[in-house]
Amino acid sequence: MYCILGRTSISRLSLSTFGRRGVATLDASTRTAQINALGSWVDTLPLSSGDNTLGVVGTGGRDAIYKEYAFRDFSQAFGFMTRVGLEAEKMDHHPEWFNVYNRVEVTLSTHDAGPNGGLSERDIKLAKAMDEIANEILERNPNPPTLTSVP
Ligand SMILES: C[C@H](O)[C@H](O)[C@H]1CNC2=NC(N)=NC(=O)C2=N1
Repeated sequence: MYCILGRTSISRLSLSTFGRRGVATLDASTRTAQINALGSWVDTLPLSSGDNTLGVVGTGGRDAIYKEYAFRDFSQAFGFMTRVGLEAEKMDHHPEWFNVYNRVEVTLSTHDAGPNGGLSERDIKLAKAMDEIANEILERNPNPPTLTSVP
């Protein structure tokens, strides 16, 4: 890293934005812009740690983003999690999530960005992939028949 960046460049970088394994968090303005561009994710950072409005995950106050997906049923929700799981493994970046029946609650944060984690480009990339997969599932088959009604 020192070789690539050189002494002058590294001295201009804020080392506090890097975590244990060197993943940089987004600076404040990029962070806001990226979250706004996603559109449907909650920025958990402004929430106080006592905030309990985000359900069972309780992500308030973390440097993270949060979203709840609602699918038609468990089959769709689990299909979503399966597809995202494979993608996450390829990216080597994994969601924190919680599933009950048709709902999937997701928190994205980069654990390698520091002791408390932090929001990085990797989270934004995974959020986009998750939204694309969810849209595909919901658009392709918004209201399929239940098994009992199939002839
Ligand atoms: C060793 C492995 O590459 C790392 O632990 C990866 C795995 N998945 C990860 N997922 C998330 N959300 N954050 C990480 O920092 C992270 N790091």
